Amino acid sequence: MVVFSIKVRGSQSAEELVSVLALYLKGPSNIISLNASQLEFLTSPVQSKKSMGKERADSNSALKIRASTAKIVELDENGESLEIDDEVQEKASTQDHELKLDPSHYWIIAFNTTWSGPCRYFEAVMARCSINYERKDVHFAKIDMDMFLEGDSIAERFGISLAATTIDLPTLILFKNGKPLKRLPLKLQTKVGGEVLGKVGWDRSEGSVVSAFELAKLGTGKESTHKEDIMEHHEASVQSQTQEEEGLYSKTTSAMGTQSAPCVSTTPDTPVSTSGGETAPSTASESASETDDPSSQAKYTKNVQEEEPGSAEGGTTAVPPPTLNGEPGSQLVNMVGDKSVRSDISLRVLQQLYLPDQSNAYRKLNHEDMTLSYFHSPSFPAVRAITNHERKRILVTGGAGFVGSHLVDRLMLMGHEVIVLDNFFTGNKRNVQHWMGHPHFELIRHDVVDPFMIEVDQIYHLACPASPPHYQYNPIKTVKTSVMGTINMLGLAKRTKARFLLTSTSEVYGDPEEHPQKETYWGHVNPIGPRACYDEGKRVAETLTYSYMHQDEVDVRVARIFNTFGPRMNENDGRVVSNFIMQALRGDELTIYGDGQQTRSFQYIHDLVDGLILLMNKNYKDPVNLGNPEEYTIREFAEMIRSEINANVDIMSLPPTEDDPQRRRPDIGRAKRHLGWAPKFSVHQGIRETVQYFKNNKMEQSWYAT
Ligand SMILES: O=C(O)[C@H]1O[C@H](OP(=O)(O)OP(=O)(O)OC[C@H]2O[C@@H](n3ccc(=O)[nH]c3=O)[C@H](O)[C@@H]2O)[C@H](O)[C@@H](O)[C@@H]1O
Repeated sequence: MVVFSIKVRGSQSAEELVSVLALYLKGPSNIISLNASQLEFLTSPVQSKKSMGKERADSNSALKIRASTAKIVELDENGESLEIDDEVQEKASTQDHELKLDPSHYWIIAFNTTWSGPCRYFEAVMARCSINYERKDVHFAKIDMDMFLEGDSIAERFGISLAATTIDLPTLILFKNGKPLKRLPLKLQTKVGGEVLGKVGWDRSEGSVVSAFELAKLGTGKESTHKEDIMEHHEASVQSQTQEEEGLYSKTTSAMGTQSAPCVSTTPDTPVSTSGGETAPSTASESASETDDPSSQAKYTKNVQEEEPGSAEGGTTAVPPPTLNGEPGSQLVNMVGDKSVRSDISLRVLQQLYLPDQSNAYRKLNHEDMTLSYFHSPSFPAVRAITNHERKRILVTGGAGFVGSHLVDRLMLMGHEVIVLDNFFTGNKRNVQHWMGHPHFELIRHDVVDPFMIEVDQIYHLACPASPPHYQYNPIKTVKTSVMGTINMLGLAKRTKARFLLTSTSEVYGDPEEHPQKETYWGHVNPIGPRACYDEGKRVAETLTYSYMHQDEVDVRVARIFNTFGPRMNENDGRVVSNFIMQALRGDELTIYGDGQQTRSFQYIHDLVDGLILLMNKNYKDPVNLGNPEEYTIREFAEMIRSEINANVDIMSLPPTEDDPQRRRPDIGRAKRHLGWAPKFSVHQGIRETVQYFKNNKMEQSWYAT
């Protein structure tokens, strides 16, 4: 039996790939396409034989899948799909079910996900099954569309035969010791309704790569009848390497068994995306954050696109026109769609969506013709090269939000692998757009209220709306996010032995009677007021965190974050900094709630990120305040913003908000003592950068707000 676990993006490519593999295997196969969300539902008899008793042990060949959207495809000996009873398919997609791991079948499990968690989990399950039940006939093939590093596999740890392959459609990139060795064109060819529906091939000379063909042999001991195909393709791929150097390769894909017309296009080659890049100028630098390791205080160079990307027409000059049937000189198709339904659009514009161009990650709204253009860079900001041993796999919940995205930037630049979970309620993909596609980065839409499984070393748990209008918008959801989200993440930390950092808030002190606020202060919170969903939610989150520490020995950290501001705040966030800046930029009156005598202390985002990373990496477990003690009344703050922007606007008073804390200023003695941390940015410097950010984004953001 050969088990393929395939990690891909998009169910279509999963199905295409497994179909092609099935053809090679030329035997009865079962194909299951799973979505990432099904991870936690994927269970199997992983207990030891002893603990399970005979009855359960007999079910060793069953894989239980509670799959809400699992799709099952069965193929006959010729690789033709068998009709699956509607009822069975319906049942598979709506109910838990058990799949018999019939050893005479190949099992191809396609994980439709950008996240390696399900694959790893599945491999572990399978490995345990095969060890517990002495199933020597289980072999693993792992195909990871993003990146797969040799040896980085649970299956391998269990000593199971493993074929390590990395495929990055439409090219195959071979990795050795984490470094891309070379890229080869991967051809998927389809004949409509024909006998040979697919071809897949890759260079096997690297040793680490075992073809599906060889796997078929491993699984069945039989010679494949497709050796010639493979050899032929091998030669073809060597030939096309030369073409690749010239910057071209061709790709044809089609779903197996469907009568779809072949689609042929020519795309430019792109360099393997690793650190740095030849095309993007290196113009800015960012200093590393402090960690326990003084050597980490290096400077990172960040590639920033200087050139303003042009309009849709001007920004993609690197994209060559398509050729029909791959033959240069054929008539070019340059428009698609139909004017009558206004679906007509230039192919060139569409190509920007799926073909990488030469400009850096960037987005531009053209107000003249109201088009929105996204640009993508072939190069990423350079990240520090660290060893596999040093590199941590870090989960950041809420990583697409204001604070989260800055934390992600820093962790990425530090050279770590970062996985972002976000439900995008207040977070935004644009905040992390510049990392999308980077081999160290994964972005997953997931609500922490639902359980989530992954293997990580550290968890920064930020997910929760933080602005009062946002968290009061749906208070029940806010409480659920704080409570259930934190339970889920603590459960994950417990299982994986990851270190867990909770981002709590100064709001746990409520409307404080002690000033400035020390961590030892218990707070003054109205448990039934409009802010309670957030304040009490975070207080329970802290309680949970320390309960898991005491009861289950989870390694925890708690940061109590005071008012923070900076670029990537949403202009409609509702918090005072973004409100005042946007009001002043628009020439509107600044709105003060109440008499403006209430105080706040504002810290700049980079200081907070420094503090969070320090806290995570130091050995201090009690709550720590992170904030800038520079305290302003809200009226003083309004005046400061007005003069920074040089805006000739009035300040107006609005009714006070209920339970608004009257004084807030952190005592940061603990952070100084235990983390060696103190804010470095003056509020003025931070405000200047933030104003610049809002100015740059003003036109576009205002349009979005409508
Ligand atoms: O900025 C933050 O990081 C914090 O923001 C909020 O706490 P809050 O201090 O109420 O934040 P704002 O909504 O920015 O309000 C600050 C003060 O400005 C006042 N304000 C706000 C907005 C406005 O337009 N005018 C105005 O006078 C508020 O009434 C309040 O007194 C969140 O509750 C915290 O979790 C979060 O850490």
